[in-house]
Amino acid sequence: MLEQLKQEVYEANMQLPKLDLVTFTWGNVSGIDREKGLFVIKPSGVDYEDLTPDDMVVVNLKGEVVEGQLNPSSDTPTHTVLYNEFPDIGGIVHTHSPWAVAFASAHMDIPNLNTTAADTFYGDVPISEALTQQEIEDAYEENTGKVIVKTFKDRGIDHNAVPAVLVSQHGPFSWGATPAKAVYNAKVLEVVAEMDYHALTLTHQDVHLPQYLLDKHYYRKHGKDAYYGQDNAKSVGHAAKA
Ligand SMILES: O=C(CO)[C@@H](O)[C@H](O)COP(=O)(O)O
Repeated sequence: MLEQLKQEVYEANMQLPKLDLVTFTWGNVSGIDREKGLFVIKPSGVDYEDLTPDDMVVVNLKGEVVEGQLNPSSDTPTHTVLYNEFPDIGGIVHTHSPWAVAFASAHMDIPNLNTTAADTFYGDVPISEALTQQEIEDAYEENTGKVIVKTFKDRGIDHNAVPAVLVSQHGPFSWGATPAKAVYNAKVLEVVAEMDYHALTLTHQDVHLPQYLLDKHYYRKHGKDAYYGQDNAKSVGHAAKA
Protein backbone atom coordinates (compact mmCIF):
# COMPACT_ATOMS: atom_id res chain seq x y z
CA MET A 1 0.00 0.00 0.00
CA LEU A 2 1.22 3.51 -0.92
CA GLU A 3 4.63 2.21 -2.01
CA GLN A 4 5.50 5.39 -3.92
CA LEU A 5 4.60 7.62 -0.98
CA LYS A 6 6.61 5.39 1.37
CA GLN A 7 9.65 5.86 -0.89
CA GLU A 8 9.07 9.63 -0.98
CA VAL A 9 8.72 9.88 2.80
CA TYR A 10 11.74 7.58 3.33
CA GLU A 11 13.89 9.83 1.12
CA ALA A 12 12.65 12.94 2.93
CA ASN A 13 13.53 11.39 6.30
CA MET A 14 17.01 10.53 5.04
CA GLN A 15 17.57 14.21 4.21
CA LEU A 16 17.31 15.14 7.90
CA PRO A 17 20.74 13.75 8.96
CA LYS A 18 22.26 14.82 5.62
CA LEU A 19 21.13 18.40 6.28
CA ASP A 20 22.35 18.20 9.89
CA LEU A 21 18.83 18.71 11.17
CA VAL A 22 18.76 15.74 13.55
CA THR A 23 20.85 14.09 16.25
CA PHE A 24 20.23 10.37 16.86
CA THR A 25 16.51 9.83 16.07
CA TRP A 26 15.24 13.24 17.14
CA GLY A 27 13.08 13.92 14.14
CA ASN A 28 10.47 12.58 11.77
CA VAL A 29 8.88 13.31 8.39
CA SER A 30 5.45 12.30 7.10
CA GLY A 31 3.59 12.65 3.80
CA ILE A 32 -0.09 12.31 2.96
CA ASP A 33 -2.20 10.87 0.15
CA ARG A 34 -5.22 13.14 0.37
CA GLU A 35 -7.34 11.03 -2.01
CA LYS A 36 -6.96 7.95 0.21
CA GLY A 37 -7.01 9.95 3.45
CA LEU A 38 -3.88 8.15 4.61
CA PHE A 39 -0.45 9.40 5.58
CA VAL A 40 2.93 7.69 5.87
CA ILE A 41 5.28 8.45 8.76
CA LYS A 42 8.69 7.38 10.06
CA PRO A 43 8.60 4.59 12.66
CA SER A 44 9.46 5.60 16.22
CA GLY A 45 13.04 5.39 17.48
CA VAL A 46 14.57 3.81 14.37
CA ASP A 47 18.09 4.97 13.50
CA TYR A 48 18.27 6.61 10.10
CA GLU A 49 21.06 4.28 8.93
CA ASP A 50 18.78 1.31 9.62
CA LEU A 51 15.69 2.83 8.01
CA THR A 52 14.09 1.36 4.85
CA PRO A 53 11.03 2.40 2.83
CA ASP A 54 9.24 -0.73 4.02
CA ASP A 55 9.61 0.43 7.64
CA MET A 56 7.30 3.37 7.01
CA VAL A 57 3.98 3.21 8.87
CA VAL A 58 0.61 4.02 7.24
CA VAL A 59 -1.85 5.95 9.41
CA ASN A 60 -5.40 7.21 8.81
CA LEU A 61 -6.70 10.67 9.70
CA LYS A 62 -7.97 9.37 13.02
CA GLY A 63 -4.37 8.55 13.88
CA GLU A 64 -4.93 4.80 13.63
CA VAL A 65 -2.24 2.54 12.14
CA VAL A 66 -3.60 0.79 9.06
CA GLU A 67 -0.34 -0.81 7.90
CA GLY A 68 3.13 -1.31 9.34
CA GLN A 69 5.14 -3.66 11.52
CA LEU A 70 6.68 -0.92 13.65
CA ASN A 71 5.20 1.70 15.97
CA PRO A 72 4.70 5.08 14.25
CA SER A 73 6.58 8.15 15.43
CA SER A 74 5.58 9.28 18.91
CA ASP A 75 4.66 12.59 17.25
CA THR A 76 2.03 10.92 15.06
CA PRO A 77 -0.88 12.53 16.98
CA THR A 78 0.60 15.96 16.24
CA HIS A 79 0.95 15.16 12.53
CA THR A 80 -2.63 13.83 12.59
CA VAL A 81 -4.06 17.07 14.00
CA LEU A 82 -2.13 19.19 11.50
CA TYR A 83 -3.25 17.11 8.47
CA ASN A 84 -6.86 17.48 9.66
CA GLU A 85 -6.67 21.19 10.47
CA PHE A 86 -4.38 22.26 7.59
CA PRO A 87 -6.10 20.40 4.71
CA ASP A 88 -3.81 21.81 2.02
CA ILE A 89 -0.44 20.58 3.30
CA GLY A 90 1.19 17.46 1.93
CA GLY A 91 4.16 16.89 4.20
CA ILE A 92 5.25 17.62 7.78
CA VAL A 93 8.67 17.65 9.46
CA HIS A 94 9.53 17.70 13.14
CA THR A 95 13.11 18.06 14.37
CA HIS A 96 15.08 19.22 17.40
CA SER A 97 17.42 21.31 15.28
CA PRO A 98 19.44 23.26 17.88
CA TRP A 99 19.18 26.88 16.74
CA ALA A 100 15.39 26.65 16.35
CA VAL A 101 15.13 24.80 19.67
CA ALA A 102 17.11 27.61 21.31
CA PHE A 103 14.30 30.02 20.42
CA ALA A 104 11.65 27.45 21.44
CA SER A 105 13.44 27.00 24.78
CA ALA A 106 13.52 30.77 25.29
CA HIS A 107 9.83 30.85 24.36
CA MET A 108 10.54 33.35 21.56
CA ASP A 109 9.32 33.80 18.00
CA ILE A 110 12.00 33.52 15.33
CA PRO A 111 11.76 37.09 14.00
CA ASN A 112 11.90 37.80 10.30
CA LEU A 113 15.11 39.88 10.12
CA ASN A 114 16.43 39.35 6.61
CA THR A 115 15.62 38.44 3.01
CA THR A 116 16.68 34.83 3.57
CA ALA A 117 13.80 34.46 6.02
CA ALA A 118 11.44 36.53 3.88
CA ASP A 119 11.96 34.22 0.87
CA THR A 120 10.28 31.40 2.84
CA PHE A 121 8.37 32.93 5.74
CA TYR A 122 5.94 35.83 5.28
CA GLY A 123 6.48 37.04 8.84
CA ASP A 124 7.89 35.88 12.15
CA VAL A 125 7.80 32.14 12.88
CA PRO A 126 5.58 31.96 15.95
CA ILE A 127 6.25 30.28 19.28
CA SER A 128 3.31 28.17 20.37
CA GLU A 129 1.45 28.85 23.59
CA ALA A 130 2.74 26.68 26.41
CA LEU A 131 0.65 23.60 27.21
CA THR A 132 -0.83 23.30 30.69
CA GLN A 133 0.26 20.47 32.96
CA GLN A 134 -3.12 18.82 32.40
CA GLU A 135 -2.78 19.09 28.61
CA ILE A 136 0.67 17.53 28.83
CA GLU A 137 -0.46 14.72 31.11
CA ASP A 138 -3.66 13.98 29.17
CA ALA A 139 -2.39 13.81 25.57
CA TYR A 140 0.87 15.67 24.99
CA GLU A 141 1.35 15.05 21.28
CA GLU A 142 -2.30 15.57 20.34
CA ASN A 143 -2.52 18.76 22.39
CA THR A 144 0.74 19.90 20.79
CA GLY A 145 -1.05 19.75 17.44
CA LYS A 146 -4.05 21.57 18.83
CA VAL A 147 -1.95 24.35 20.37
CA ILE A 148 -0.12 24.84 17.05
CA VAL A 149 -3.44 25.33 15.26
CA LYS A 150 -4.69 27.60 18.08
CA THR A 151 -1.53 29.74 17.90
CA PHE A 152 -2.01 30.37 14.18
CA LYS A 153 -5.71 31.07 14.61
CA ASP A 154 -5.29 33.40 17.61
CA ARG A 155 -2.49 35.36 15.90
CA GLY A 156 -4.20 35.46 12.50
CA ILE A 157 -1.24 33.80 10.76
CA ASP A 158 -1.76 31.94 7.46
CA HIS A 159 -0.09 28.53 7.81
CA ASN A 160 0.84 28.63 4.11
CA ALA A 161 2.47 32.05 4.47
CA VAL A 162 4.46 30.91 7.50
CA PRO A 163 4.93 27.13 7.06
CA ALA A 164 6.56 26.51 10.45
CA VAL A 165 6.05 26.88 14.17
CA LEU A 166 8.11 26.52 17.33
CA VAL A 167 6.49 24.29 19.96
CA SER A 168 7.30 25.87 23.29
CA GLN A 169 10.12 24.09 25.09
CA HIS A 170 10.18 21.37 22.44
CA GLY A 171 11.12 22.29 18.89
CA PRO A 172 10.09 23.18 15.34
CA PHE A 173 7.43 21.69 13.13
CA SER A 174 7.51 22.67 9.44
CA TRP A 175 5.23 21.72 6.58
CA GLY A 176 4.76 22.13 2.84
CA ALA A 177 3.03 20.84 -0.28
CA THR A 178 5.28 17.76 -0.27
CA PRO A 179 7.56 16.01 2.26
CA ALA A 180 10.59 17.33 0.37
CA LYS A 181 9.26 20.89 0.54
CA ALA A 182 8.60 20.49 4.25
CA VAL A 183 12.23 19.41 4.72
CA TYR A 184 13.40 22.44 2.71
CA ASN A 185 11.37 24.75 4.98
CA ALA A 186 12.79 22.99 8.07
CA LYS A 187 16.35 23.65 6.88
CA VAL A 188 15.65 27.29 6.00
CA LEU A 189 14.15 27.70 9.50
CA GLU A 190 17.30 26.34 11.15
CA VAL A 191 19.59 28.55 9.06
CA VAL A 192 17.45 31.62 9.79
CA ALA A 193 17.37 30.80 13.50
CA GLU A 194 21.19 30.77 13.58
CA MET A 195 21.37 34.04 11.64
CA ASP A 196 18.86 35.62 14.02
CA TYR A 197 20.71 34.44 17.11
CA HIS A 198 23.87 36.23 15.96
CA ALA A 199 22.04 39.33 14.75
CA LEU A 200 20.12 39.67 18.03
CA THR A 201 23.32 39.10 20.00
CA LEU A 202 25.12 41.84 18.04
CA THR A 203 22.26 44.33 18.28
CA HIS A 204 21.72 43.63 21.96
CA GLN A 205 25.44 43.85 22.65
CA ASP A 206 26.05 47.13 24.49
CA VAL A 207 29.57 46.68 25.82
CA HIS A 208 32.42 49.22 25.55
CA LEU A 209 35.91 49.38 27.02
CA PRO A 210 35.73 51.65 30.10
CA GLN A 211 37.47 54.99 29.46
CA TYR A 212 40.06 54.43 32.21
CA LEU A 213 41.14 51.16 30.59
CA LEU A 214 41.22 52.79 27.14
CA ASP A 215 43.36 55.63 28.52
CA LYS A 216 45.71 53.25 30.33
CA HIS A 217 46.43 51.12 27.32
CA TYR A 218 46.37 53.82 24.67
CA TYR A 219 48.56 56.26 26.57
CA ARG A 220 50.99 53.47 27.54
CA LYS A 221 51.59 52.89 23.82
CA HIS A 222 51.31 56.45 22.49
CA GLY A 223 52.33 58.67 25.39
CA LYS A 224 50.24 60.94 27.65
CA ASP A 225 50.13 63.60 24.92
CA ALA A 226 48.31 61.24 22.65
CA TYR A 227 46.38 62.79 19.78
CA TYR A 228 43.64 65.25 20.77
CA GLY A 229 43.19 67.00 17.43
CA GLN A 230 45.04 68.95 14.70
CA ASP A 231 46.65 71.53 17.04
CA ASN A 232 48.56 68.97 19.06
CA ALA A 233 52.08 68.61 17.61
CA LYS A 234 52.61 65.51 19.68
CA SER A 235 49.51 63.79 18.38
CA VAL A 236 50.05 60.24 17.30
CA GLY A 237 49.74 61.19 13.63
CA HIS A 238 52.19 64.12 13.85
CA ALA A 239 54.58 62.37 16.27
CA ALA A 240 55.40 59.90 13.54
CA LYS A 241 56.60 62.84 11.36
CA ALA A 242 58.53 64.63 14.11
O1 LIG B 1 10.59 14.85 21.35
C1 LIG B 1 10.42 13.67 21.10
C2 LIG B 1 10.43 12.64 22.15
O2 LIG B 1 10.52 13.26 23.42
C3 LIG B 1 10.23 13.22 19.69
O3 LIG B 1 10.02 14.35 18.86
C4 LIG B 1 11.47 12.46 19.23
O4 LIG B 1 12.52 13.34 19.07
C5 LIG B 1 11.21 11.72 17.93
O5 LIG B 1 10.47 10.62 18.32
P1 LIG B 1 10.15 9.44 17.29
O6 LIG B 1 9.70 10.05 16.00
O7 LIG B 1 11.43 8.65 17.10
O8 LIG B 1 9.07 8.65 17.98
